[in-house]
Amino acid sequence: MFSFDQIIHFALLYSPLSFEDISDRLAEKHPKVVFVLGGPGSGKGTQCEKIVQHFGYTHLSAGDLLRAEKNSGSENGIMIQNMMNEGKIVPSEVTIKLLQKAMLDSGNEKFLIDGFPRNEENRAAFEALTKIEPEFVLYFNCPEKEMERRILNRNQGREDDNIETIRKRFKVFLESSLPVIEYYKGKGKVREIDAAKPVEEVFEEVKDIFNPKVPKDENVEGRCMCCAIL
Ligand SMILES: Nc1ncnc2c1ncn2[C@@H]1O[C@H](COP(=O)(O)OP(=O)(O)O)[C@@H](O)[C@H]1O
Ligand SMILES: Nc1ccn([C@@H]2O[C@H](COP(=O)(O)OP(=O)(O)O)[C@@H](O)[C@H]2O)c(=O)n1
Ligand SMILES: [Mg+2]
Repeated sequence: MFSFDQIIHFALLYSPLSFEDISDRLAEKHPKVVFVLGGPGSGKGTQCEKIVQHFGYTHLSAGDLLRAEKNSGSENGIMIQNMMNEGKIVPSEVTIKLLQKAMLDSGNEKFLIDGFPRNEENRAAFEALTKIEPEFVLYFNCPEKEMERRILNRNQGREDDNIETIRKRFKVFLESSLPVIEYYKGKGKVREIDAAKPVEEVFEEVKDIFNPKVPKDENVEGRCMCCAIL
């Protein structure tokens, strides 16, 4: 029949559950969250796909969830489309509800949340509503010229991948998203990566973050028994 997660999904879709109800159900899963941040075109989605394959996370792209919501003909569809075409940030409660539903739906408890939080409102609202604190924040740092080049070659048919909207998105990233990264830097949570390198080289750095190497002198193997015991 239906799994527990499917039942929760139907309940969320067809009954007006409050944020508190959804948050309580989510809290029971004790989710482990990594925020994946970086400018538009820095390679967040590309690297998330690889992390999913290697480390068993579920990838939730805030942008993809908003695009799906827009295409579903929801009452928020026109508003989302207008905001995206202007490179503006959609009100937090819309995005957070989509993220929470997707988390409950997934059957997993390890999540890469890509492209969120993108401003201070996103960050504070997520913290207040879900009480979830990220394990760490992966920050893909990439020069603007390279991000622009990548987006103009992306070919995913996205309406916002045009030069006028790209410039607006860069401005929003500098003014609204970078302060969020600074906030998490202050908490010692940011793992910054040079994202200008080729995909595989970037992923080598990413792997070391998810799978830290044991430093040689802490590796007991290879030492004589008396040193190992000491
Ligand atoms: N390290 C890289 N070097 C060159 N091109 C890349 C790299 N990472 C991603 N790309 C390409 O750049 C474009 C944007 O990548 P994407 O993962 O969609 O970025 P984001 O999600 O941060 O906007 C895609 O066409 C992707 O194939
Ligand atoms: N937290 C978020 C994430 C995306 N968005 C909207 O979705 C658009 C595309 O986001 P995206 O993450 O798919 O874009 P990329 O950084 O992947 O190019 C943004 O420019 C915003 O308009 C939002 O409003 N709030
Ligand atoms: Mg993306």
